Amino acid sequence: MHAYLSVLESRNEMLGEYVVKCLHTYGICVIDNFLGETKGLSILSEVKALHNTDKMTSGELVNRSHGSNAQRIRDDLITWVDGREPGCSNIQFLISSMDAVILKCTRKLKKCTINGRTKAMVACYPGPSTGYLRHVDNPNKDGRAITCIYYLNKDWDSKVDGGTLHIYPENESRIASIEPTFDRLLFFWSDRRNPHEVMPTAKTRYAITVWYYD
Ligand SMILES: O=C(O)CNC(=O)c1n[nH]c2ccccc2c1=O
Ligand SMILES: [Fe+2]
Repeated sequence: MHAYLSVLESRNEMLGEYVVKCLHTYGICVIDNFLGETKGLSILSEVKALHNTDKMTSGELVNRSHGSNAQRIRDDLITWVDGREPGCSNIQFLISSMDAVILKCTRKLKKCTINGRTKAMVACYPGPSTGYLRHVDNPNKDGRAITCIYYLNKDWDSKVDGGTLHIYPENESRIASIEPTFDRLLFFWSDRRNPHEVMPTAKTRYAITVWYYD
């Protein structure tokens, strides 16, 4: 067991270094194959159970119609879990794994000392879905510093299925297009540096988000 823990420790150390470098350079960081197929599938089955037992409610039905360019109505479904709920032990493992990586980053991130986080927000964009309009997660300094999203979508092809996350880093001409593929972990600054939007989806799209406070 000791050998396993020290391997895990050094992996988190390495991942933490990578996250710090990416956030400082791009404000965005993607880690693929974060937990592996087996653990990823067990998390997915817990999320599907939450969805199929109607534990998820609509994010908010907003139709900000501005005259002619009526805005898309948001149709995401969400539920908040801290991981101790029955049937969420694998989601709890995910949250602890996210925490373990963030813990390795926090002393190395400039001007950002992580001191807490939200519960995990399990989100489902039902297929088809209109996605989520361009927005900033934390436009007005509510304390959220880093957005951390774990994607659960097997065999996802955005050319067919849509659902790409587009991030428009401020002062950048380039757009980051991130496919919500299975076992992918994404970090990005939650503030105005990273306006982003979820493109319309053709099939059901699952993600779990945690916001870290500084
Ligand atoms: O799923 C993604 O790739 C990105 N997702 C988002 O940016 C996002 N941001 N803020 C939210 C607030 C409430 C409910 C859902 C969300 C949400 O999916
Ligand atoms: Fe967002």
